[in-house]
Amino acid sequence: MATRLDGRVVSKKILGELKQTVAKLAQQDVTPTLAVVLVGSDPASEVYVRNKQRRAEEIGVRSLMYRLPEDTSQMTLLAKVAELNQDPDVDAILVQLPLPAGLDERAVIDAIDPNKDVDGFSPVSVGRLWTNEPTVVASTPYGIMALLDAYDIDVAGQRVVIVGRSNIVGRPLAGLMVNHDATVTIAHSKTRNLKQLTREADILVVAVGRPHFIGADAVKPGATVIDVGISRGADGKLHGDVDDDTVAPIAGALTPVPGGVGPMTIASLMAQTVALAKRRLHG
Ligand SMILES: Nc1nc2c(c(=O)[nH]1)N[C@@H](CN(C=O)c1ccc(C(=O)N[C@@H](CCC(=O)O)C(=O)O)cc1)CN2
Ligand SMILES: [Mg+2]
Repeated sequence: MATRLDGRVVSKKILGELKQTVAKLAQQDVTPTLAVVLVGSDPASEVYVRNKQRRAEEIGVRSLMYRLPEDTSQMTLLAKVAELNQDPDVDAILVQLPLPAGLDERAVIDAIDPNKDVDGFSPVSVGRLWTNEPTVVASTPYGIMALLDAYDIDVAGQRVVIVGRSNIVGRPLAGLMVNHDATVTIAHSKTRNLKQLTREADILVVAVGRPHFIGADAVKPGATVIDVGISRGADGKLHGDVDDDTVAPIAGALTPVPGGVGPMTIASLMAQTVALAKRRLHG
């Protein structure tokens, strides 16, 4: 049976360490401050944003919440971003995605000051990632690397297959994996012979948002399987992209959904908020 890569346990430990770091920063009059912008009321986004605020509060990070109505104009949203860019008390800015239809996501991301872009989505951050320079990186990929590290799963020299090429998960994770000496393939909806490819993976990461998309026949026995997908089924329960009933008996290690990658994403967001705040001390 696969080792369960428990994101709840690992994230709790990381958050505990961050709490101590934040307490030390307070002695130097620095309170890490995260500004979260939520446009509209997508129910999943509401949950994620609430969890972010909760975790921030637990560790002493100040979180400023800006709720804008569903029909917010591009101009209003850009003005809010510009205001936060200018605010010297704000270390980190996050615009919750997806944005309501009609808003230009790329233009909004591009408007965030790269020095406050805690999601690592700005072109500057992405460029730094792919040139292997120190940078903020997207929270989910950062969290996946931290989870693997916590279980001493070394990616160097390993064959990594990432299914999904999003800007939030697949692409930045590929950059991080390459920077850690993994051999990486990104697969997507146009990939031919997907199963043949995924069966070659020592580490298989699935981020497509299709419940139970990957079954045991797509996994090499003993492989590490990272399930990034979260879908709510008709039964009201959360499901990953991996069919855990059939994959758990053959995989070497597997993340549960919920309780795997999700909690790591939020802990990583906090870690990078604190890292941005530390720049106030060092410039
Ligand atoms: N600006 C951003 N938008 C989005 C990001 C992001 O990193 N930055 N990622 C996702 C959503 N996301 C964070 O925003 C996120 C998703 C899931 C979880 C999580 O903890 N999931 C739990 C289950 C929670 C539940 O009950 O639904 C788990 O897997 O255990 C945290 C953050 C898209 N948008
Ligand atoms: Mg399931």
